[in-house]
Amino acid sequence: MAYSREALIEAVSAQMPDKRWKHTLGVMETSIQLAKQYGADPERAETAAILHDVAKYWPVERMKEIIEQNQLNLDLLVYDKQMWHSEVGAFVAEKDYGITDPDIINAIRFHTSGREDMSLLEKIVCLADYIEPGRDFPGVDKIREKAQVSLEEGLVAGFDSTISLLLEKRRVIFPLTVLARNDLVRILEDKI
Ligand SMILES: Nc1ncnc2c1ncn2[C@@H]1O[C@H](COP(=O)(O)OP(=O)(O)O)[C@@H](O)[C@H]1O
Repeated sequence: MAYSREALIEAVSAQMPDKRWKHTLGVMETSIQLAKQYGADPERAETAAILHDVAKYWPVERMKEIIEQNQLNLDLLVYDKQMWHSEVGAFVAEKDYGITDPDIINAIRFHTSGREDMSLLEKIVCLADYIEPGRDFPGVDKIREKAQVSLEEGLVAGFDSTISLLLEKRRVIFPLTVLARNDLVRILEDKI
C-alpha cells in the first residue's frame, strides 16, 4: 500500500526519539534544497529523506534477522552495526511503506556508506544527512561550503571526514565508503 506524505511522516516519526525525528526533518529540508539546486525531483528527495533513518532505532537482533532472512547484503554483518539501518530501512521502505521507485530505495540503502556510481538522488540524500542544519560536528561547515560548489565536492569532504574519524579511532572501515570516495575523486579529477 502506498502511503500519503502525511501518513508516512506519522508512521516513521513514531519509530524514533524526538531528537532523531528533528534530524530527519533537517534532512528533508536539505534534500529538497539540494534537489532544487542540482536538478533532481524534490518530492522524491523528500520521500527518501523521510524514510532514511526509519530503522535506526530498531533492535539490532531484528535488523540482523531481516538481513539474514531476506538475503540482503550479508557482508554488512561483519561490519559496524551502525551500518545496518540503511540496508534494513531500504527493505522496509519497499515492503512496509509501498515505495516502488528503485532510486528512492537505493538513496535510503546507500545514505550512510555511499557507493560507486551514485545516482543524483543518492548523492543528495547522503550529503543532506551530513549537512542538515542540526548537524554540529568538527568540519561540518567545510562540508557545507563544498556542498555549494558541487554534490561531488561536498560528498568527498563528507566521506573524508568519516574515514578520518574511523582511522583516528582505529575502527574497521566498511569498504564501500572508500570506493564511493575514490569514484567521486576521479570524477572531480576528470573535470579539471
Ligand atoms: N564506511 C564506514 N565504515 C564504518 N563505519 C562507518 C562507515 N560510514 C559511516 N560509519 C559510521 O556509522 C555511523 C552511522 O552513520 P550515520 O548513518 O550517518 O549515522 P548518524 O546519522 O547517527 O550520524 C557513524 O558513527 C559513522 O561513523
